[in-house]
Amino acid sequence: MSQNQNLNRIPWVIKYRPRKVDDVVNQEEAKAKVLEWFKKWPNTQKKALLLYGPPGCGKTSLVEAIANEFGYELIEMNASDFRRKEDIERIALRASTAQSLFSSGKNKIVLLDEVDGIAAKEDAGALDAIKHLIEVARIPIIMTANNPWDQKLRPLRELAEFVQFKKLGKRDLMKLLMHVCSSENLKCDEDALDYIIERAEGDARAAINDLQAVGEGFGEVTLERAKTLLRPRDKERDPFETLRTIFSASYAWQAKNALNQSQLDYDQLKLWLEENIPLQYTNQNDIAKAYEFLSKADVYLGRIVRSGDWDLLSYSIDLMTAGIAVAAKNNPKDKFKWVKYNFPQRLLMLSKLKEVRDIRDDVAKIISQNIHVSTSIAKNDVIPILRAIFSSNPEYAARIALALGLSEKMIELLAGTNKAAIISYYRKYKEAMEKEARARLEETIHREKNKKEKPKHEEKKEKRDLLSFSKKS
Ligand SMILES: Nc1ncnc2c1ncn2[C@@H]1O[C@H](COP(=O)(O)OP(=O)(O)OP(=O)(O)O)[C@@H](O)[C@H]1O
Repeated sequence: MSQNQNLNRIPWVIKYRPRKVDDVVNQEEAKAKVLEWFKKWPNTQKKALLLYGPPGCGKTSLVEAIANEFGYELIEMNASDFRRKEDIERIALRASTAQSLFSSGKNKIVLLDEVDGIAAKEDAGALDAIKHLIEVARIPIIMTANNPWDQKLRPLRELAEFVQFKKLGKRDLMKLLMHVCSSENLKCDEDALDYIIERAEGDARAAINDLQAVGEGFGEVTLERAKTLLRPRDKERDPFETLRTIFSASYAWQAKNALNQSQLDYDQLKLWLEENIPLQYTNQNDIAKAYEFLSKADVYLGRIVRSGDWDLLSYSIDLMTAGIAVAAKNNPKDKFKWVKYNFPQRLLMLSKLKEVRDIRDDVAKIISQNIHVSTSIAKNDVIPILRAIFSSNPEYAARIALALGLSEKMIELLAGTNKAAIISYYRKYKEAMEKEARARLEETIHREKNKKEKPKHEEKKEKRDLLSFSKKS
């Protein structure tokens, strides 16, 4: 498959998502509850539904299938879209005006995906707005979440019926994968599918994505290729994988998801992108566009710091993820190019600078104790003098270093280009000093030993003298 085709590919999780309720595999109990609730709506006990269960088990798929099969229009929003209270209020307003909602002639459903993705601090107000939306809406509101026990979701319990979705079993996943294999005309080894299913841990999205990664364009799925192409699945993606996912994303949500699943936070991601954009993209205009998005993202981050307005975070993240993914307009092939990413130089420099600062502070402390000045005088006045001495007279510098008890790292800080010469003197003198100290120690031990033995000696001599004296007398 050429890379251009690759760019236009449809993710199989979208291509094969259930169109009808029956296509949703093995969630019979949940399906029955949800359909029952729909039948009764608006005369249901609770006005909203919250579908919960592990990732990729069919929560969103079921709502989409219902909408598709029964002719509802779906107003779908993800946690990152309804972070802002105003977004929810906007829907609430529309939801409370029946006319505008039913004007298209189609009934509507509002689907708020991943409500547990609302962060308690950053998205304060969003949950109140959701509650308000449920209260005023004249259309079904359905939410999804992974963790129903999340404290944040507590207030929703009074308003929404909670419906459990089960983790999909191996047999369910096998059925789904076999269906994709036959629709794609893929020859699939069963042990390769077993391997993919094992890794997926009940997550159909993960399994289908892996199958696509291993099989698309190859015509077959073998265990060997699966093992080569699929890296062990970490709970969190490392920075390299995060970058790869963002650059190669064909959809905004894929790029945004990459940050949710990453070990990086948005500040670190900014530095990683800054370093690696010119490695991934080669076209000058694409690079310029990507940096433009990144600098706008940075402007928003700056505003958040100044104003404390966390609503801006979602804009910044969109620019850093989806923005970067769409920047490769002129040379879209670059998106899929394998690149060896660099660790951000700025991060390296910052950590080196911190190390240098720590060493300088230690030197200042030693000087201040030895010559009785404050550490700030040591830093600002004495260290520059030492630097001058160290750069002009290596031998003398080594003696000072030994007298002050500086370590080799401290010498490196003061030495400049004379580092090697000073350290060589330093080691030579240090060895001589240690030898001398050892000799002195041995001498002292010897002396002490003699001191202890002398009295016995003398005692015997005294005895002998006394005996000979008594004999004589
Ligand atoms: N029970 C299922 N039957 C058929 N396909 C499924 C099922 N569960 C998941 N899938 C497949 O996995 C993809 C992702 O599923 P879906 O979006 O419904 O997961 P989810 O439970 O809402 O997960 P999340 O909590 O991560 O949003 C779907 O597009 C579909 O292809």
